[in-house]
Amino acid sequence: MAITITLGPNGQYHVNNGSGREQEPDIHFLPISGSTKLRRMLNETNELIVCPGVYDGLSARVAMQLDFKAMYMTGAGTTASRLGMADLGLAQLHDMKTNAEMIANLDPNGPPLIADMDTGYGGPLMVAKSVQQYIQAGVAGFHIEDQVLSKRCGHLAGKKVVSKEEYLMRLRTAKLTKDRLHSDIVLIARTDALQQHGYEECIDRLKAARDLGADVGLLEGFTSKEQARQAVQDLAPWPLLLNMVENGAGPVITTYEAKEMGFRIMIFSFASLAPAYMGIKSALERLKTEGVVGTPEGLGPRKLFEVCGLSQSMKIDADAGGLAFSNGV
Ligand SMILES: C[C@](O)(C(=O)O)[C@H](CC(=O)O)C(=O)O
Repeated sequence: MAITITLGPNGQYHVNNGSGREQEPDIHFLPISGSTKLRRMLNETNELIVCPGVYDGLSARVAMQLDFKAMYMTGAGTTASRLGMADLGLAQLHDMKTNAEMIANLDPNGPPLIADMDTGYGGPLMVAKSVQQYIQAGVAGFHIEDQVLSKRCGHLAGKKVVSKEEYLMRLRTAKLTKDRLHSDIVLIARTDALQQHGYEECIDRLKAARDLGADVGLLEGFTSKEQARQAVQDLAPWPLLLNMVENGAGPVITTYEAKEMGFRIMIFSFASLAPAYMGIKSALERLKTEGVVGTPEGLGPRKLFEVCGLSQSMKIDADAGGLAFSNGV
């Protein structure tokens, strides 16, 4: 007799034992962790995993509403939204971990979250602490880089990187920490050495990172499509992540081109931040000049709260016998 188990909306399983009647399963499934989901996507498919950059709860909710299969928490966006500052190494572990934890746990059955870990925020003890906190926060994967601690956005000039030995120490610490904690969090090794030392040094650093046990490589700031394609070939079959920053250091590469080049993960750091800036600015300009924001009809509080789980929250209350929303909202 064939038993079919299907995963329904809201993460509930339905069991059909062949009789045509659906039963409540007496086996209980735990939600699969984000790291396991991400790892399976990497190892069991050859898809390009497209991750829109998100930087707060609302941008993450929009990515989830549109059913993206994974998301990326941008450090630049986190720094801009939580600190109101530029991406110059000002966000610390607490800022990054708190933001990542909130986003990664919005929906336990939601898409896995890759989060920026910058330099790891210090020496081996800080890197170990950062990795442990990201694991506990439910982050699925993170990238750690070789810029000096007082780092800057990878698409600005004047970057400086630490020695290869120091970089490998960061990665070794990350790998040992995740192994010690029996975590399958995806470790992404990023190098920013292109500006200062050139392409060959990047490949050398990434090969060493791969040999240390990093799961994925990230060469930051490609200057041409040819270079991006070459890196995939030089490191194959090791999976590479492409960071697409439009109007950044390199050419615009679409998801279609990246897939054809052989990249496995693609993040769009500014996918939410840049449109948010444009949208907020034009609305506030209108307020200033016309005395009204001009929000399109239909976009009232209820609609916006719905994006943020209004119905699920009301259901939790009703399921518990609460009457707080029995007359609607
Ligand atoms: C990927 C990145 O680390 C980020 O924070 O999103 C940034 C993006 C940016 O500031 O352009 C980076 O590329 O350094």
